[in-house]
Amino acid sequence: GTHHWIPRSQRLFGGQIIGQALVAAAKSVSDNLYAHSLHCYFVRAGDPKVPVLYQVDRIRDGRSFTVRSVRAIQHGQPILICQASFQMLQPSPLQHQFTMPVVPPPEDLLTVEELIRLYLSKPDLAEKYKLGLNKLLANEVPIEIKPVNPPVFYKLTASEPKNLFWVRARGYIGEGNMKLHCCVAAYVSDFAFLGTALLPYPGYRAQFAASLDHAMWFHSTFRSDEWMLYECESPWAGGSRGLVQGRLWRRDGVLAASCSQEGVLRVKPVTRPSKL
Ligand SMILES: CCC(=O)SCCNC(=O)CCNC(=O)[C@H](O)C(C)(C)COP(=O)(O)OP(=O)(O)OC[C@H]1O[C@@H](n2cnc3c(N)ncnc32)[C@H](O)[C@@H]1OP(=O)(O)O
Repeated sequence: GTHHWIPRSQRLFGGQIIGQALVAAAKSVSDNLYAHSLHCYFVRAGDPKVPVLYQVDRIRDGRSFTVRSVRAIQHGQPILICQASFQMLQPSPLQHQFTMPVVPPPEDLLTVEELIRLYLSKPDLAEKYKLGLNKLLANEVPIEIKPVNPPVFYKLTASEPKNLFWVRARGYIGEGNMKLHCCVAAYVSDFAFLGTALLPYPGYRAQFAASLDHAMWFHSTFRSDEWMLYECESPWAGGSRGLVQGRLWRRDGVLAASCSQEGVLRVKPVTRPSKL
């Protein structure tokens, strides 16, 4: 696996490793099997300077379900362990799902880049903030995001640990390759996810934040290059860790996937300059 976007932390983006691990697992199963779940642990930081080797173990091939175990390896050591399970398409009379939250459509909202440019156009914006925002703009990620409640940059306001944003992969993937859409959704699902746990604490800055594990369940067909609503919430934080849960909705209201993640969050108080 080669690298796309490298976060400022200079460790590999977790979503990229999960997505590529799922590509590797999916290549080892027949075409009539579709990923329905994956469970991963990030055991070491990924090194952006070298590629990742994905080693797949064929754990079991059953009549309906097939399980693969993938180790992502760098410098001879695992950085991620991932179990992925695949299933043949099977109909069922049991069918229910939660209802998608009612939010404005993506066409009525601005992308993160548009919001930053709008902010940068404010004449009274301090130079240090301009620098930070320009760095964010230069750091182009392969996915587009439209927050439902745009963040007020540099304003310390606590909010409940819930976040909603429209998200899609940049570029065209096209219909038909459901395996690839699942791998791209795995990439997308780790983006801006753990940050949900920090929303109630604007007085603290994350000194070290990294995902420890990530689980995902795929429910229906979807296209990761079309807008999906990512509904994220954090039911718990404590012990220098935060738990986040998410639902990826197709824009027609069908629940496409569910995700869970725990991350390590080591924070320190934000220091504000004295007014004296
Ligand atoms: C968007 C989110 C993402 O994509 S994050 C990317 C995907 N996730 C990852 O890369 C995580 C990979 N896993 C890991 O790096 C390790 O398993 C982690 C989570 C760090 C495990 O932590 P730990 O067992 O503490 O590792 P370590 O001993 O190698 O230490 C790493 C750095 O953390 C520090 N640390 C450790 N304990 C404490 C502590 N109690 N208080 C403060 N700091 C602590 C260590 O000193 C070390 O720091 P440094 O790297 O030497 O600067």
